[in-house]
Amino acid sequence: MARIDLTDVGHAYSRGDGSEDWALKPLSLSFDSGKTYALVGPSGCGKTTMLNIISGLIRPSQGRVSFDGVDVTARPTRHRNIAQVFQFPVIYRSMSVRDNLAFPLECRGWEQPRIDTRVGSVAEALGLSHRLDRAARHLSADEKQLISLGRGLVRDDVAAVLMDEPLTVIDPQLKFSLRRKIRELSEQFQPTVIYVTHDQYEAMSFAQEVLVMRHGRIMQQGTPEQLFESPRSTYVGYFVGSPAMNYLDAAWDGSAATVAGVPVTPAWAPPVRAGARFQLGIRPEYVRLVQRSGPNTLPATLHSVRDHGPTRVCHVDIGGQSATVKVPREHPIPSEPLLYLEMPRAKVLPYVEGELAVVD
Ligand SMILES: Nc1ncnc2c1ncn2[C@@H]1O[C@H](COP(=O)(O)OP(=O)(O)OP(=O)(O)O)[C@@H](O)[C@H]1O
Repeated sequence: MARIDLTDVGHAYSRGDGSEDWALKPLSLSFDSGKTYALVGPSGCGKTTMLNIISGLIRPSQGRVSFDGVDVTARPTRHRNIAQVFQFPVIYRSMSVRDNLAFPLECRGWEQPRIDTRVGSVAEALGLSHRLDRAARHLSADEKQLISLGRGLVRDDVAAVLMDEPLTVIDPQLKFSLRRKIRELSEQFQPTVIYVTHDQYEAMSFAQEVLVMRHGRIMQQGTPEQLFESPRSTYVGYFVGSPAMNYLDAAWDGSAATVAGVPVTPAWAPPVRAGARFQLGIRPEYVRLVQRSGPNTLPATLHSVRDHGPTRVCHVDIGGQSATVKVPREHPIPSEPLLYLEMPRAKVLPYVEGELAVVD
């Protein structure tokens, strides 16, 4: 498995009228060997363009791509030694499951006993051991996609496994187990995986590192925990988490913050420029519904409660601003519409003009 470095890589597709649009703004970043990454963001943010630059399907307008320090920018896909898994299964329909998995290894001249061992362990991890002798065309869509994944992971000599929305065609009920299988396989075989998805839940539950993209830029790269605990922008706070992070317009007088005239102390004192938009962000999971006023509590009105099984989501109004509170099922919800929201100071993050305020 390889370390992949993008150095000052950017890409602009030419439009018919001769103008150009940067689908990927120039950036430099590295993917460490043996780690799992997810590229996540809304449609059109440049995820597939970045993946295709890494695979060699697109030659970037500028910059350098290297695998383990070797410049591969000019190499076509077939000379990059990567495995790819696409939205739709790519399998040999007339071959058995075993032959589908073995084929990439035979092409590389592996000895038969080594092929048998490797195919056996990948099939076992995929839960396909009992299907090895079936013709692939008789399998369900999910099982076919499992084979595509298996073919991606069966070779231990690939530089990276690149996956572009591999669960799109999968039945929603099976997505969960398939996602778990991909994660188990990644832990077992430790390939460098770059996984494209528009689904933040998929990204957060699968990858060790998540890159959140917008308009051809990386807005933040970090572990799922880092993205959840300290989103660097309101964009990331809204995009990651369900429901999204709460952002409340606030005032800052140089030493203290207020929301709708009520004091709230954030985790740290932010530098706020005069006239800049100042907001306090807190995850719905960290807000507590309480009966009476106290330090860092805001009076609120309860509007509605949505049941999400193990949790309930309360929609509240704070002086004309909406917010959500996630309440574990076993916690009571006050019957009175007027209540207080307690915001633990360490979880109240200050944002200036949409960016997490950092202290120099
Ligand atoms: N072949 C192309 N020619 C011109 N523009 C393109 C081409 N492919 C992509 N684009 C544009 O580049 C931008 C980024 O597209 P890209 O497919 O990389 O985004 P994405 O995040 O993968 O989106 P999606 O999830 O919808 O595939 C979009 O504005 C898209 O319209």
